[in-house]
Amino acid sequence: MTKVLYNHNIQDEVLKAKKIAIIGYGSQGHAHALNLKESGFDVVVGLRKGKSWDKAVEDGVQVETVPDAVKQADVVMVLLPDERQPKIYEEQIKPNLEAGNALAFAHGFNIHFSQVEPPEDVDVFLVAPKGPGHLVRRTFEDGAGVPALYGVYQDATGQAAEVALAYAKGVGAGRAGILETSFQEETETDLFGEQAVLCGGITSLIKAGFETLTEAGYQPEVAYFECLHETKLIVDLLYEGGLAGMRYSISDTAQWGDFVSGPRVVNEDTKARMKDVLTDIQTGKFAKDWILENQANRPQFKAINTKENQHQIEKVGRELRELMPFVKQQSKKKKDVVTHGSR
Ligand SMILES: NC(=O)C1=CN([C@@H]2O[C@H](COP(=O)(O)OP(=O)(O)OC[C@H]3O[C@@H](n4cnc5c(N)ncnc54)[C@H](OP(=O)(O)O)[C@@H]3O)[C@@H](O)[C@H]2O)C=CC1
Ligand SMILES: CC[C@](O)(C(C)=O)C(=O)O
Ligand SMILES: [Mg+2]
Ligand SMILES: [Mg+2]
Repeated sequence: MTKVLYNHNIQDEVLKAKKIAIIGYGSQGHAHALNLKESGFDVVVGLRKGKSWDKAVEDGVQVETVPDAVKQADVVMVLLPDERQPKIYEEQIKPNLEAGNALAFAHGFNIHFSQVEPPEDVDVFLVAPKGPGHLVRRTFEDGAGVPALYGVYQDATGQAAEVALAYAKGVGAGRAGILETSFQEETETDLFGEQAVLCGGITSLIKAGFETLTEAGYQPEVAYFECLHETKLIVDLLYEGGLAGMRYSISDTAQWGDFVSGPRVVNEDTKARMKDVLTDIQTGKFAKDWILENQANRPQFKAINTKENQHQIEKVGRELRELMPFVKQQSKKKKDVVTHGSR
């Protein structure tokens, strides 16, 4: 079995002596900055003036412009949107990096697809939490953690892996498990997971189920509870106990339906399409299309996003969630920004 590291396996003194700049204060940025700070590390956040700047100030972290934060830091973690990283790196980060600094990422996209080309005299590593930033923060506050991958692309100082592991421990990943990876493996598996299973796969499955029921004349509210709301409750059981743990809690009727009908919906054809998705990621086609989409100011992204937000499942869901205040309670309590559509 691959070696999984936990807090007791990791020495973090090497990072305690350094200053960490977190560039960006969105989903991952706020979680890394606050978790590291509360783990006893010296953190500065690099931003432009705006919404995130105001939130970081309100949260009590030191905030500077991106160039000033990079100048002060030994470790620079880039937590900007992937598509904006190359320009901001070239104009505001690279000119302020010094030999022996470390440049870090939470996703390997820009290094793996050569959109960011760092100087040879800095360390380059990734620490990629396997979970959404708001949950990286929430689980940390609850005394738990989200697992993370770490990987070294460039080791100029001979300390890159040690610093990366200390960083992963600081964000709370050592409570859940830390695994070594490469930039290639992290980038390709992360893109595949979010497209085929976690985000693209699950939203398409939910919508298809909802549409099948409503088109057959069933009430949209019933279809929403059946296909979307209950997904969380079933996924919680999967998270806690795997497939068998979930199947322990459901009826034998449901389990029999799971066995005989699940493979009618997700089958060898679906797997063949998943392999197509993986091929597009491995060949760089997905990355090229996404980069071009951004250069054209995101026409398809915006059009699809508008259409998705108008889907009947979203309309009925908004109405039903208003009547279940407890659903939003946790995120409100933790001051997460949860909006409709994109952040
Ligand atoms: N979202 C997630 O949970 C995960 C993300 N990742 C990776 O983490 C990285 C960050 O993603 P994510 O947290 O989703 O990003 P978000 O979109 O949530 O946050 C982006 C942050 O960057 C800031 N920003 C944007 N443009 C600029 C600019 N020109 N100058 C300064 N600051 C700017 C934004 O501030 P402002 O308010 O000013 O716009 C915001 O604080 C990506 O590499 C992503 O792949 C990895 C694992 C999971
Ligand atoms: C699943 C989506 C993700 O990869 C993540 C939260 O891990 C992302 O890029 O946001
Ligand atoms: Mg991910
Ligand atoms: Mg991702």
